[in-house]
Amino acid sequence: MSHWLEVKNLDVRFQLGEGGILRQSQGTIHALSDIHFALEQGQTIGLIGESGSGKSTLGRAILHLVRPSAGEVFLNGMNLTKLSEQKMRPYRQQMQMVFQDPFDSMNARMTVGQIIMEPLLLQRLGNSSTRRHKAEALLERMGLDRRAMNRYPGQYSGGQRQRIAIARALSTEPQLLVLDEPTSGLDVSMQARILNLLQDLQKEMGLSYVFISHDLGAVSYLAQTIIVLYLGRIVEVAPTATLIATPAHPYTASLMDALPPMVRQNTATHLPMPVGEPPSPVNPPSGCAFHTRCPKAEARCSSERPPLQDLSPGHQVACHFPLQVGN
Ligand SMILES: Nc1ncnc2c1ncn2[C@@H]1O[C@H](COP(=O)(O)OP(=O)(O)OP(=O)(O)O)[C@@H](O)[C@H]1O
Repeated sequence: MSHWLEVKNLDVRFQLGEGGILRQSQGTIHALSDIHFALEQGQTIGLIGESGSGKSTLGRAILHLVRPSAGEVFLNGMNLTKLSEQKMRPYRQQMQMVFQDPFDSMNARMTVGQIIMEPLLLQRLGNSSTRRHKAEALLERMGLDRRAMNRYPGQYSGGQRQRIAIARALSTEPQLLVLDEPTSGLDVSMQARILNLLQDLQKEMGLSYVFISHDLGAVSYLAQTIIVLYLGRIVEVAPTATLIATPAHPYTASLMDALPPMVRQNTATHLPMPVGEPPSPVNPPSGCAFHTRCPKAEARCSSERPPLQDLSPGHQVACHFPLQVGN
């Protein structure tokens, strides 16, 4: 049986020194290696990991905004990685992205109405009257006044701008939203309101979410399954409750340190946050890439990369010495 969204053995490499901001550097960034997972309709998968672990690159690769160097992305059984830009167009309509701090991704000189209607114009969907009606209805659903249509994003707060960004993403009636840190930078009460709004929209519209965050608390609120990434590789994947209660990878257990105490009290295992910055993805450490920061590392970890292996149904870990409950 095919899954609704399926990512198979995905690798993304960036070559340095071929132009762009990193022109001075040489080498290959191993942004993602051997990523695989499936997502069903109406479900949420969470991607967590420190800065540079490859979360945004994975979101962008799913949406065909980054070309993988290997592997495939299937939507409803269709291999998107094989499609030309023209054949990809109807699938673009079905998949949209919401970014952190939407102000950066919004043209401050466009009105809110123009911003929400822009994807419809780009996809040549509807006429000016239907586009306007749709934008007004979406604004109302987001709890914003229709008068916002003629105002500018700079006139709104961070939380309101995030609602505008969600309305924009929903304008093409997508089935999948890649939410890239949608609540970062917002205060705690606004974060909770945006998470509740996303949850309601998911139920109403049967949306599927890929929820990207470094905040395990926010991810665990929406996601049924969580993938933990470290230097571009999956180190652990599990149903949310299992991951929180029994993290098996020492890196996952260290992320528990950042959870709010109420959530963390259900956690059997947690370790202190790893010291220092993650190593460079240009020359990732040999063996298990986490061994240089792992409090549990042994000699084998620096020479042999641990495969992702099953612990229980839906729970996999890439560690030679996975933590046991109570460790
Ligand atoms: N266009 C690009 N060109 C070169 N390197 C890139 C490019 N995009 C991402 N990278 C590199 O790929 C790696 C993964 O980056 P990515 O942004 O996916 O991580 P992330 O987990 O989303 O981090 P953050 O939480 O900071 O957004 C990083 O080392 C980053 O510098």
